[in-house]
Amino acid sequence: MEIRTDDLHAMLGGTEILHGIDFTAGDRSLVGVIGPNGSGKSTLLKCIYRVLKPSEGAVFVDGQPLSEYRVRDSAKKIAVLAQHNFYNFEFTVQDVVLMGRAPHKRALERDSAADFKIVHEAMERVGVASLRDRLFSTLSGGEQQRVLLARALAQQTPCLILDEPTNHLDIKYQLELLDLVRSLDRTVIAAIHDLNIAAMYCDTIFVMQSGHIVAAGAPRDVLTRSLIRSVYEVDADVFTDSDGLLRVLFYPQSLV
Ligand SMILES: Nc1ncnc2c1ncn2[C@@H]1O[C@H](COP(=O)(O)OP(=O)(O)OP(=O)(O)O)[C@@H](O)[C@H]1O
Repeated sequence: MEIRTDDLHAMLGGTEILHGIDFTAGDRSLVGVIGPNGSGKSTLLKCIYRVLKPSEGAVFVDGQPLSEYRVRDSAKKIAVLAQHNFYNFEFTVQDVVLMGRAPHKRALERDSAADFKIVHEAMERVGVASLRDRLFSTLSGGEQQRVLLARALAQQTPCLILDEPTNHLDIKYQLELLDLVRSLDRTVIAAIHDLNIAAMYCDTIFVMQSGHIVAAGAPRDVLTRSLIRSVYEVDADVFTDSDGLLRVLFYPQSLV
């Protein structure tokens, strides 16, 4: 599934935050959105997952304006692992993952054996099946993050949006999450802070700065020393290691 935005503008609190974003995530590609704090990554993703209405421009899903989809139908297309999920209620892990099945059901329709199978598989896939009966609110931040990924997987959508998905995860689970996401064969759009993770896993990277896209392309073409300097205001070396992986090495500001 292809996601595209055309001249997307968005306002928050009376201020324009996105100033005309042209963005494309090709079918089954893993697209990273990077940029400094406050550059507009989450705001762009929110327009795509429909929490925020653009003030101008539009989001297209396989060429059709997202605004023309019923909310329920777009929830069958796009699942989200958002940055801040505040759960004050007492649901078990399994209940939380079952919520991913909601767009596929009619109001008050009971969960079927097929739903439980999908939910179980999703929990197995992200390694939280053993937490099934635990209360979500009692889990660690990283465990909660994985449960929310399981919920998004259980939604069985062709597109997945991940807003800083590795937040709270230790390095093993960061790599596992990205490996898993890579293997899904779905369109994935992820806001990513870690430039090495973005370099290793993304097909395409869009770089945001002050509500604009300032660069886009393959990691090797985008993640240059000069771009990192101009966007993040830090010094870095970018090189290909002996395994052929693109690596970014940062220097403490005090040492340069
Ligand atoms: N409700 C709001 N009212 C006014 N400004 C807002 C509001 N929400 C967000 N902003 C501003 O919009 C800008 C973009 O925020 P956004 O969360 O999209 O950035 P981000 O790139 O995802 O940042 P981060 O890396 O810190 O998560 C920021 O300057 C933020 O302060």
